Amino acid sequence: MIKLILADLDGTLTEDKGVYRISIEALEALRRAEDIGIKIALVSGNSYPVLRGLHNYLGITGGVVAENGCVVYYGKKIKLCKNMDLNILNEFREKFKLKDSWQNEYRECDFGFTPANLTEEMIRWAKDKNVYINTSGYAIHIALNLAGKSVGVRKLLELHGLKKEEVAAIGDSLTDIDMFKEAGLRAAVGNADEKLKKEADVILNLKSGNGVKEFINYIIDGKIWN
Ligand SMILES: O=C(O)COP(=O)(O)O
Ligand SMILES: [Mg+2]
Repeated sequence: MIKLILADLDGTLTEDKGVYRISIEALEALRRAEDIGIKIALVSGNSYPVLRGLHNYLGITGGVVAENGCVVYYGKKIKLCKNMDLNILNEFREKFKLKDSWQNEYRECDFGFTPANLTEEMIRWAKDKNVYINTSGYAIHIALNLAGKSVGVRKLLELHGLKKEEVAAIGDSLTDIDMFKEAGLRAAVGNADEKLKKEADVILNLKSGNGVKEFINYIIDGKIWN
């Protein structure tokens, strides 16, 4: 039985990929799950203050995995990665002529940059420096290894005392492949990256927030209806 749903934020709980408006349909579905005792956790590349605020205001109770796995909150806040090295950060920004995410001011370990297109040269640079690098489709993220959504999710499940089989996950992008490793039931929204769809147990018919509603209905009712 599913007791916890791990939900990505950008491109998943939003109305579409590339937008920031939270989907009303997704919000209603999150409430439906919470009302019958299935907890929702936010698992995202966004910063801790943004996710912690949303967690409270959305009315969900499963906790938060922020900064692509580096920061976890469930009753208490735990930092799991090393603090970012400023030299690495400056080198990356300048070498690839990138713009800081407005949330970098509030980040400790994982930092975001735009534009969000990851290049082969960036991947080589990161490998050379043992740096985690990935793209959410909204931003490129770097952190000092070991990072990635699975790092934070493992800690969150430990805090909940839950087994993988009791956990479902839903996402839209490459950063969610790592989250999928820790969940028993994995769903990709209809407009997810093809590489994520390949790792999913369920590929939803609907995009982003509507796909979240479709998945939660599937978990609760055991069938797909839109
Ligand atoms: O912070 C971002 O770039 C987006 O992150 P998310 O898709 O993991 O929510
Ligand atoms: Mg996303």
